[in-house]
Amino acid sequence: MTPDIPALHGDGISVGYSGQEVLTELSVTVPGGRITTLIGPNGSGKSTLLKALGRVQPLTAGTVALDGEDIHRMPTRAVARKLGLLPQSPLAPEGITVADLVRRGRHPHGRSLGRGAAGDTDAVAEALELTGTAEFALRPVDSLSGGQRQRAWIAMVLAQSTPILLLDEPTTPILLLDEPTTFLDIAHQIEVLELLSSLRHDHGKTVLLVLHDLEQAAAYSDQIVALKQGEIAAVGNPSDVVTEAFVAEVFGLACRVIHDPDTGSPLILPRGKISRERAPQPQDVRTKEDTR
Ligand SMILES: Nc1ncnc2c1ncn2[C@@H]1O[C@H](COP(=O)(O)OP(=O)(O)OP(=O)(O)O)[C@@H](O)[C@H]1O
Repeated sequence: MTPDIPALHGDGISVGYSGQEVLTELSVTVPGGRITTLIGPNGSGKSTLLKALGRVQPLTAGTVALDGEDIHRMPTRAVARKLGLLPQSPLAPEGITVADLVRRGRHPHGRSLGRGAAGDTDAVAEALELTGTAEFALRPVDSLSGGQRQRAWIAMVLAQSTPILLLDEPTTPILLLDEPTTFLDIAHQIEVLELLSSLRHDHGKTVLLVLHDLEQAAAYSDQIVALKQGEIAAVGNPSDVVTEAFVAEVFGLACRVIHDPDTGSPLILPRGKISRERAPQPQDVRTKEDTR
């Protein structure tokens, strides 16, 4: 684990679709061995940034460095060995079992003629173990509940970014996850976030994810990167970023921010949408005295 070295660094990156720019000259650092979460309103460019950093979306300007190396100059398989990206709605081939799905994650490590690479069996077993999916290994992915399925997908990207220990590859495995808690109930959302937290704390993984829930983002992240209309609105540790003024400015929502008595993490009490025509007023945010 190399927490002081940026695992991923985007420098002056611009991205567009059909000539329409969505991200403009944006710079961002994802530190190694930490959890970084992208937040921001719908359409602010979170998925686009995640894909750009994962080399799935081409840049129109700028560079992305992976462990200091320009990602666009690296062979595709070398990138895939260090970095696993889970898109918003991944599709599994019909009938595929969890074990086979996870094994597919090892493709970038394979040798020629479809033969597996050294350490594949271990990497698959480890990914199943770490995600608690070993008990479903032989079941078809499409027979699992949403939470179980999400863990199976995380196992796949984990297996993908698990280095071949025999080759002693210097690597910081990075997981990029686009809204991994979508469609899950609250208990399964927390289960996925706890899993990511354990991968970071106990196994030194670097995680970059997109979340919509600001409280969960604050509770589980080391660093928050907030986007607004394709630009970075704020970067920093959760307590510094998630404030009443920030939520009003970036989401147009009046709120009170209090802090979890156990953890100190910010909790948001919404007070209503702020009309675009006017700036936030003091009466948008009611104090404790007002509500008595
Ligand atoms: N494939 C595409 N082709 C054209 N425009 C796109 C494409 N993907 C995204 N966009 C546009 O780029 C902008 C940013 O989209 P993006 O999906 O990155 O935002 P987001 O912050 O992840 O949104 P959400 O929270 O709704 O998932 C939006 O205006 C969107 O319409």
